[in-house]
Amino acid sequence: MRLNKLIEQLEVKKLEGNTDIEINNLHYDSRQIQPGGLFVCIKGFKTDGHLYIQEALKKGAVAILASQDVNIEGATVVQVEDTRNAMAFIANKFFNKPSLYLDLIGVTGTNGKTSVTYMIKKILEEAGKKAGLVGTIATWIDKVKIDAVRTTPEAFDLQYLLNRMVEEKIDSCVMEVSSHSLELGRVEGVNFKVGIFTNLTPDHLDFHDNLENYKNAKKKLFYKTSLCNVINIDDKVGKEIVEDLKDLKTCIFTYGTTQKSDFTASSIKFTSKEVSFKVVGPMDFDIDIKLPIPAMFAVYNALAAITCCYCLQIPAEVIKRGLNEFSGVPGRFEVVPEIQQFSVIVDYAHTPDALENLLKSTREFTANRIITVFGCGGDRDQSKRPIMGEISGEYSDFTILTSDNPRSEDPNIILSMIEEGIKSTKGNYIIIEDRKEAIRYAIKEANKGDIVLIAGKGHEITQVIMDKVIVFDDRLVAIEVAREEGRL
Ligand SMILES: CC(=O)N[C@H]1[C@@H](OP(=O)(O)OP(=O)(O)OC[C@H]2O[C@@H](n3ccc(=O)[nH]c3=O)[C@H](O)[C@@H]2O)O[C@H](CO)[C@@H](O)[C@@H]1O[C@H](C)C(=O)N[C@@H](C)C(=O)N[C@H](CCC(=O)O)C(=O)O
Ligand SMILES: Nc1ncnc2c1ncn2[C@@H]1O[C@H](COP(=O)(O)OP(=O)(O)OP(=O)(O)O)[C@@H](O)[C@H]1O
Ligand SMILES: N[C@H](CCC[C@H](N)C(=O)O)C(=O)O
Ligand SMILES: [Mg+2]
Repeated sequence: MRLNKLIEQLEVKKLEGNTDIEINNLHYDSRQIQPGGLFVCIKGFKTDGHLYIQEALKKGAVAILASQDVNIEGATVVQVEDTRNAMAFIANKFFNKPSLYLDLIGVTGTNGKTSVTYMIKKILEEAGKKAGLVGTIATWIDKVKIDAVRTTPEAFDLQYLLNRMVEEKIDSCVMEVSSHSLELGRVEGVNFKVGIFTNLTPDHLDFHDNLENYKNAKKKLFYKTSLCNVINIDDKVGKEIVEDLKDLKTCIFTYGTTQKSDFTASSIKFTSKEVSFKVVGPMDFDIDIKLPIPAMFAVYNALAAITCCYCLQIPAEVIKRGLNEFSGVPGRFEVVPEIQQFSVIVDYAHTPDALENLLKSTREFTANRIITVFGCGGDRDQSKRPIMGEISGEYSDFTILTSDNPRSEDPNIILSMIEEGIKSTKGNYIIIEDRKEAIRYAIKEANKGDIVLIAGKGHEITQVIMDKVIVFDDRLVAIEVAREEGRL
């Protein structure tokens, strides 16, 4: 597409050079430049894209999008106020606004986004639709899996994926919309049909500073929807959001476990293998659901999926069939079936709220002890560390504190911050920094009737330690050490 076409209607501060040129790609990273591309300079948290302009030009970039006055002889430069937003605008145009050709559902909230997207995709497929999914574990274009780098991709990568979906004749797509993406303009210009709010509890306060900013970032999604917003009103912040959105024309459907909500779950029953419940809603909507995830959060996630699919006019019996055949999400309450002498569950709980819910739900069907293995990621919100320590001390019978993804931080410092919290409880614990050895300790310790909960990394198959990325899968490590210890 021609550059002058791409920047039409974009608020431009200054233009230099010839803009009647062909742009064959967009790049926000100079290391990825291909000849003929437009290089977008982003002022980041670590470095500044403006520093790489010469490198970009050398590699064949034909134009620069910048937020600073850059004076380069002969180069085509488009100067704007905010390059992230401008990139989103241009990317949307470059790919011919793909979100307009999809029934796009956005899911936001602290916990449950991945789980809800997988449930919705299953129901959409049951309804005979060709569905796409964008999220933490992967992007799916129908049955084709593309590895994910981030939960919500950068604007250019996102528009590229949505466009591929349109080309592949996908009719509906469900995507996770992280608070980072809303704050950093990754979904600017994207048209969502339905927006879903799961819940909001403390996380990412390193990035958002406080809960109010975090909430306001999430709320941006609900102004980008054209059909309806689906909100959990058992959640305190969900209730506030419903109030805040009252003046909006888009309709709101609420869900929860009290009769105040449009879709309500009741008769909730747990066994050690599943949860069953009834969901009633408008127009005599009434279905019975059974899910192989015996946790209260699975009920909430199903409610979100059901309410959304109702808005998309999927018949109740199709929703019911889709969910009743749902087999779970990788790394979310995933039982390791190879280990039979006791139970091992791998779960992605990496926030205080998720860990507390996980432990409380597990307690409901634990005959004997809960032995929890967990840690906290490095280069992420530090304030959650002592809180998670306290929660594990309170609700587990024994905790093994270990490393998650320490990234650039010293694992022992992260561990001592978690220990601060657990020390304030009566909970028994031990610190074993090496995650494999921590899992081994738990497996050696467990007896019949015990549950070993390995939390924090879920589906992840690597561990990031400094600049090394090592292969590490909690599920496979559990099987490996159980075999070595004769506990299979
Ligand atoms: C906090 C955050 O979101 N940071 C994102 C941000 O990084 P940054 O601002 O620090 O970028 P930077 O490293 O300073 O670089 C600035 C610019 O210079 C460019 N550059 C840099 C070096 C070079 O040689 N050449 C070059 O052009 C970079 O590509 C970038 O465009 O912009 C980068 C490029 O666009 C992103 O890769 C990066 O995501 C990092 C990897 C990240 O970890 N993000 C996480 C926190 C995140 O987004 N998480 C949410 C999910 C959270 C959840 O699910 O709960 C997500 O949606 O994944
Ligand atoms: N509705 C929910 N409420 C509270 N906790 C939940 C809920 N759903 C899932 N969880 C817990 O949170 C963990 C992460 O779930 P999931 O991956 O679905 O969330 P997410 O919002 O996609 O997370 P991320 O922000 O990392 O992408 C689960 O393993 C479970 O322990
Ligand atoms: N989306 C979350 C995932 C955290 C997973 C946990 N294993 C960690 O590494 O902290 C984040 O990037 O903060
Ligand atoms: Mg996710």
